[in-house]
Amino acid sequence: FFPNHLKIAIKECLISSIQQFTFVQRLSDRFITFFSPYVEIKISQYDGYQYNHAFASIETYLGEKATHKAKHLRASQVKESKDLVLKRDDTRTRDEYKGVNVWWEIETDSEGFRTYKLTFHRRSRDIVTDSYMKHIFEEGKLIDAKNKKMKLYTNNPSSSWGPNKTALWRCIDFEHPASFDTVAMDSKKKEEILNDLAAFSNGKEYYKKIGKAWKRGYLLYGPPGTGKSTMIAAMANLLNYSIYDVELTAIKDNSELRKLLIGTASKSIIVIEDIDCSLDPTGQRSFKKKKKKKKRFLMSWKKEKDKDQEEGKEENKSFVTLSGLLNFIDGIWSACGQERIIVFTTNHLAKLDPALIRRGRMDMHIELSYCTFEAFKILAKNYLDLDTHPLYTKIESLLKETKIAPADVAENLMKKKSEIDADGSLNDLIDALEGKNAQKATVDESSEKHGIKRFNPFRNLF
Ligand SMILES: Nc1ncnc2c1ncn2[C@@H]1O[C@H](COP(=O)(O)OP(=O)(O)OP(=O)(O)O)[C@@H](O)[C@H]1O
Ligand SMILES: [Mg+2]
Repeated sequence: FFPNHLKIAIKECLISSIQQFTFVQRLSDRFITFFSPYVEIKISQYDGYQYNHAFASIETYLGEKATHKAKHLRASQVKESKDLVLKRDDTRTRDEYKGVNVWWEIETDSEGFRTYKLTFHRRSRDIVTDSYMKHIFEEGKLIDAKNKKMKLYTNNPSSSWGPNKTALWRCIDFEHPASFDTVAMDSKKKEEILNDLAAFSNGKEYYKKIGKAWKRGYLLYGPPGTGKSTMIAAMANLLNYSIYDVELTAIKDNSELRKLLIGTASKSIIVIEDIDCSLDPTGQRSFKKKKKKKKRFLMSWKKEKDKDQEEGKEENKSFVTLSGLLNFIDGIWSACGQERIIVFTTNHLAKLDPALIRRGRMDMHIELSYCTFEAFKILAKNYLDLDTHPLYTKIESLLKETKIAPADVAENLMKKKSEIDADGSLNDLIDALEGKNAQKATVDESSEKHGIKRFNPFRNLF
């Protein structure tokens, strides 16, 4: 209907008016901002992959503030034994600090990222940026420490991380009853560990002074059922730290491992269980030095890996290598955040690459071993509330001759009826030690030989 040149002219005219409009709008925005007496600061939930701890402190602080005035509240119970915690649930909050008014607003973008926007008058810029922000972070931390819910995290497979990387970890509340009082082990060793943990958790200034990252590594080793996982739970309860249980088989490569570990919060214990079974053996540094037999094993492992890749099954295997892990421990680990503990566990210390266990990498090596008489007495106190018993002498001499894991002792001491029957339980234990309960002993021996894992208290919670 219109001639072509007219159509083009109309189109150009439209484009130029849109451009002019946007230009005018931009100009007017700048104009308003320039003359507006208000200043805005934005604090996002994530800074790249890393969680922004400032965001968490603000959220806690605002959540807790002036709940008696708020119209929208959220209630939660931090621990069963504690009272309900009420939090504000408004998207806009006004706050007052040393006579200065500020306004907080929460925004959520299309990807689900949240950002806090703080608005205040520019004449209060100094007081807000210097002391108000500091006040919020400190208050937030204090409230967090008071109400802290311990969490147990486990990593999601990278296929379900999502575009905004907020789903690296999934978590549940951590409520494990283990404590150092109930861990059965040599009392001297226990005290040494307790002192080490106390020195670590109170060591902020000390670590700063000596120029070392505020981190500590523990290697727990020993046969199945000797209390390695229980000790990790006891450590978490003692320090009020959350646990990140790293499932290496769900991690495809070293770079995924890095992203995951950088995404952990401070005041946490990062756990890698059964480190000897979890690493990609083709990436071990000492590969060249290994004997023929080991080479043959690696070749078959490689073949299997290639086959899995062809069949699209590679997501079931982890290609995290020892060097990847070492790089992390030595490098990024020191640079990312503070106040973290890393724990490796293994049933076979001898199978570990010396590079992994050399001093300086894992700060403390803790052996958890078969049940001694001293450990038995702790278990008997826990399970039967006994301090002594005529059968103790017999049990003491039997324990010297027999290797039995504390888990098996504990199982024999568990009450089997509604009432505790100390005599019955101790006799059951004596039977087990004398080999009358032979079936149990063989099951455990074979599970150790074939690397069969017993109940994992962390993973079984999911
Ligand atoms: N030293 C111990 N003190 C107290 N309880 C223990 C101890 N060792 C084992 N137990 C009991 O046995 C159960 C299994 O122990 P745990 O899972 O901690 O063993 P583990 O060393 O982690 O074994 P694995 O090598 O198979 O992972 C625990 O639930 C706990 O009740
Ligand atoms: Mg374990």
